[in-house]
Amino acid sequence: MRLTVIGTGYLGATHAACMAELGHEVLGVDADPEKVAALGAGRVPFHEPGLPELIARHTASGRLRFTSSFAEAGAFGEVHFVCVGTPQRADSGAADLSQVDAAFAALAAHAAPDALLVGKSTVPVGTAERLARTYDAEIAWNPEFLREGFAVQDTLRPDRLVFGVASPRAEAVLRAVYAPVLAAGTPLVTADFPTTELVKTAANAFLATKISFINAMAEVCEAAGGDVRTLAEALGHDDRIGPEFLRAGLGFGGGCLPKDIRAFAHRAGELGVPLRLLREVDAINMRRRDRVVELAREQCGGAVLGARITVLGAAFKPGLDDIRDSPALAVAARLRLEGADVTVYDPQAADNARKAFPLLGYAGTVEDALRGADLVLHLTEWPQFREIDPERAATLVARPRIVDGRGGLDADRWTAAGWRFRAPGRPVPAGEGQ
Ligand SMILES: NC(=O)C1=CN([C@@H]2O[C@H](COP(=O)(O)OP(=O)(O)OC[C@H]3O[C@@H](n4cnc5c(N)ncnc54)[C@H](O)[C@@H]3O)[C@@H](O)[C@H]2O)C=CC1
Ligand SMILES: O=C(O)[C@H]1O[C@H](OP(=O)(O)OP(=O)(O)OC[C@H]2O[C@@H](n3ccc(=O)[nH]c3=O)[C@H](O)[C@@H]2O)[C@H](O)[C@@H](O)[C@@H]1O
Repeated sequence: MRLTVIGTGYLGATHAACMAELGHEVLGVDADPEKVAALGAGRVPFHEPGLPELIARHTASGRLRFTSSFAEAGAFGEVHFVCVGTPQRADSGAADLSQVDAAFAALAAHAAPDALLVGKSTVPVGTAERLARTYDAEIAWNPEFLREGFAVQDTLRPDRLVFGVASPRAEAVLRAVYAPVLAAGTPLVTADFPTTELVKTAANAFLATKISFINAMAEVCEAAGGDVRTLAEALGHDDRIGPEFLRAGLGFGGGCLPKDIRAFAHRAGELGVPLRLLREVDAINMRRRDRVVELAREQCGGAVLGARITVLGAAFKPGLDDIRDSPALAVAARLRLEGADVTVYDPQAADNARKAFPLLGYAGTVEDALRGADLVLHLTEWPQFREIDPERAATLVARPRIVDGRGGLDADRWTAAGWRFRAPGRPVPAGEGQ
């Protein structure tokens, strides 16, 4: 089939490449000409495992092309997937739908009369019905559940597909697009527009709630002297709870969970449902950043003014160069504001971090970052940080003091090597004293 993908950011670039991999002819459309040029030359402007190979293969074969022209997209596509951004509005927690509205308006003006316009962006419930009322075109919604870092595999082998459709024809078209994925046994849920939009926002709200639940338990552990890591391990053995998304620490960031729970709470409020639960999920999450800043102050004897602090990690999670709403950088920037001399090391995200936070220092290697530090903060759990030898690291720093903001380090090893080790939600290691 001939598909277009409108908006070729993280979601759209992945979707376009994966649709080409499924055998479709794909035209990616983006308002940003630099992005169009880069992708057209087979270059992916962000780090995502497996994606550069797919883009290169399909741009080389001619099955995947990119353009800025909606006229070209309209003439080409039988099905148009809208993957533009839905960021948080500056004046409230609500989703900014201007990119979605602009994309649908442009498609309505250029698409063939029998083309199917499919929204993939995460939108507040009610958006699809509003667009369907506005335009004389058939609309469907097909939300996306991919995780950054696993985007290609999550698109080609998703846990489920959800089709929000208003006619048997729309469902048949989407079944044809995803035929190889469905043939592999992927569960399909077909629903009306409101349910479909809610599946997406509810999924992200549930994931955020699970993380904030375990972080709330971390707060109780801190007050009561318990260990949240052991607590999470024991909880996770219960099949009804499961071990995933129970990693306590610095909390969630990224381009989706924080903005999506705020947009959902805002939209629910408009519908007369307070959904205070999500406000609390957000508040618990933001308190985790405060807690790590507090632990940094404690480690420095009460204030960080003048302290040389090394921050390990800048990406919002390991495996990426994405720094959108990065908890690690939020903490680094706070400490810089409080007068610390902050040096960040991240294996992938340093360039993006440098552009967004030019006042922080950046090191090219872990060793350079550690050299002369008064305090080390572990804020994004890249696997290589677990490989750091605490004894060797102790010889590099000025003072062996560390805060494990992600709970991934072995407290006993670091303590045995002479480090003063602190972690949110965990007691002071035995044998260390204060
Ligand atoms: N990043 C992710 O892992 C996932 C994102 N989502 C949702 O997908 C949507 C897109 O997210 P991202 O890809 O992360 O955003 P992004 O900001 O990386 O990409 C959006 C792209 O759309 C382009 N664009 C904006 N307006 C346009 C227009 N009128 N015409 C053509 N192109 C236009 C921008 O230039 C940009 O390249 C959001 O609603 C997000 O919540 C859903 C699941 C996963
Ligand atoms: O709508 C979206 O865009 C996507 O948002 C999340 O995916 P993503 O933002 O890529 O990242 P996650 O793996 O969910 O991690 C989000 C944040 O939670 C944090 N996290 C995750 C798990 C955990 O146990 N504890 C924890 O603090 C991570 O460090 C990270 O900062 C969802 O997992 C995807 O299903 C969804 O499609």
